[in-house]
Amino acid sequence: MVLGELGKKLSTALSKMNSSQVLDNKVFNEMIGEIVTALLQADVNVQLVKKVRDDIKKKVNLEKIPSGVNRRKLIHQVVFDELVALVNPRKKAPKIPEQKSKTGEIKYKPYVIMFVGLQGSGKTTTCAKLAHHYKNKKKKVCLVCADTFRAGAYEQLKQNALKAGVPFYGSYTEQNPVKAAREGVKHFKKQKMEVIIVDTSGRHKQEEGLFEEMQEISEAINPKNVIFVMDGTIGQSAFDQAKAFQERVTVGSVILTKLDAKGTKGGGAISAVAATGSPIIFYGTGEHLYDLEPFNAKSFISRLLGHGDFGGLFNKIKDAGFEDQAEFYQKMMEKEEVTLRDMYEQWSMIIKMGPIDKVMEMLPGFSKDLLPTGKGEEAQLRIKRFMCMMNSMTNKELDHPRVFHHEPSRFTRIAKGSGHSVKEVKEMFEEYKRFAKVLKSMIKRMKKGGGKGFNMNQLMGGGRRTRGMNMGNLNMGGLNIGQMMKNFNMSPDQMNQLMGKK
Ligand SMILES: Nc1nc2c(ncn2[C@@H]2O[C@H](COP(=O)(O)OP(=O)(O)OP(=O)(O)O)[C@@H](O)[C@H]2O)c(=O)[nH]1
Repeated sequence: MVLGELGKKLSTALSKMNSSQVLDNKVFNEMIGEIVTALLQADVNVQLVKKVRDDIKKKVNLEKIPSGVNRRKLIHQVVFDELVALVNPRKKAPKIPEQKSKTGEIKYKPYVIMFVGLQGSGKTTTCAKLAHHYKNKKKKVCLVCADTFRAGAYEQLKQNALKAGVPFYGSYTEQNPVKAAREGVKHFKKQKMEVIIVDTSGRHKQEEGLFEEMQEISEAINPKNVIFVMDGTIGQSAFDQAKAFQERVTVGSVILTKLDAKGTKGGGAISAVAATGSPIIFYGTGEHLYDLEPFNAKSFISRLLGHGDFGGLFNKIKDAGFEDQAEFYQKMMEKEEVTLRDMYEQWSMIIKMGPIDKVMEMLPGFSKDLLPTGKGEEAQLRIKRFMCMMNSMTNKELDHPRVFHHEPSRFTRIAKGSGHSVKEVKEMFEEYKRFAKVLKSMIKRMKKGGGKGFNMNQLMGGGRRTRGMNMGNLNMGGLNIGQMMKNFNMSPDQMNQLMGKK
């Protein structure tokens, strides 16, 4: 779990407030105090933390909240919004243009990206991760090595390109980085490559020398986007580097690496970069090709607080080519009960989508204990073990889990049949109950509010429009659908597709 320590402290502060008998100023201020401490411990700049604290206090005056308003939910939403504002650079990153024009004709528009970063920031690794990301999005992407300084750079990038399965261009002999970059870009433009990623040398320890060299290469290849790779473990001192970068580069964005590192001060780095207004587009969460997550402030905070991230999950489902699985979610919304078979289906889809820990952080309600921190493989094994037990179940058990309450001897049969202990089978059943509880409450809210499968387009139509959304009668137990979409960072289209509505 990225920034797991910070996330745990923040969600604990909120759940303590939620479960307090009385919600008075004492409880409220205690909650704020815990949030302030957690942010400072994550190395968030003290001025930024003060602003979060003051903004929350400004927006929540317990005496003035009208009766009938759910005060806990209101406070939860205010804290969520302030944490999002803390990490949101409020500036859009450059987008890769579609190769097709509006009339549908193919117009070749090469998109050159130049990577810059101080020594050891993770630039070369991240170049390959980004190439892997765009390859999965069916883009024609390639890598150019313009790091003529470090001997091993050519070999390292070439190996990474092989792993990512993308074309590579570099030269063992060329000493001039500007020439190497220019040759590489020219070579791939001839091959009509859509995304050309150029890795430059990270020899500099200070950003001044780095930006000098960057200027020369930039004039030679005219990149559409200059990506500054920063090591997330440097915490709030990322502010100065990001500020210097922003002053030198007009069209730039940032990737923060190593947010998975133990004791990382990632919270400090993210908020520091956001404070400069430089758009963070991705963040690194490990050394593997797939350890790169698109950065979106709401999704990031939503996951940090354990709310899941349907928007990100939906994109993963789409990228993994599982659009038809959206029917799965449609079915879940319309069922009376969540069964073991539902959980089995969900798990088999997730396992196909890639490392468990990356995907399950996006699902609301999945317990973190199922995800031993940073041990995706272990969690993957654990889930496969649970699925193996379910393979020993009868249809009746899979579709009517209540049978286990009346006939507990079934646990023994399944244990024997699957080669596990009764204790392990019961542990799996406990996990199923947790999973069912969270999804059931969500399904209940959906049904109470919008009735059977409402159509998002209707929601967007007529009636009182607030921020382009009809917030009218779609109330699901105090959380209206527009708010839910906001929290899960889903677009109306995504919600529609998820609900199987055209
Ligand atoms: N845990 C973790 N390690 C990372 C991440 N990104 C990069 N690394 C590791 O950080 C180290 C440095 O990465 P490189 O890509 O070689 O860094 P660089 O900036 O290209 O280094 P130079 O080419 O010497 O400038 C390598 O061991 C990477 O595997 C990340 O997100 N998480």
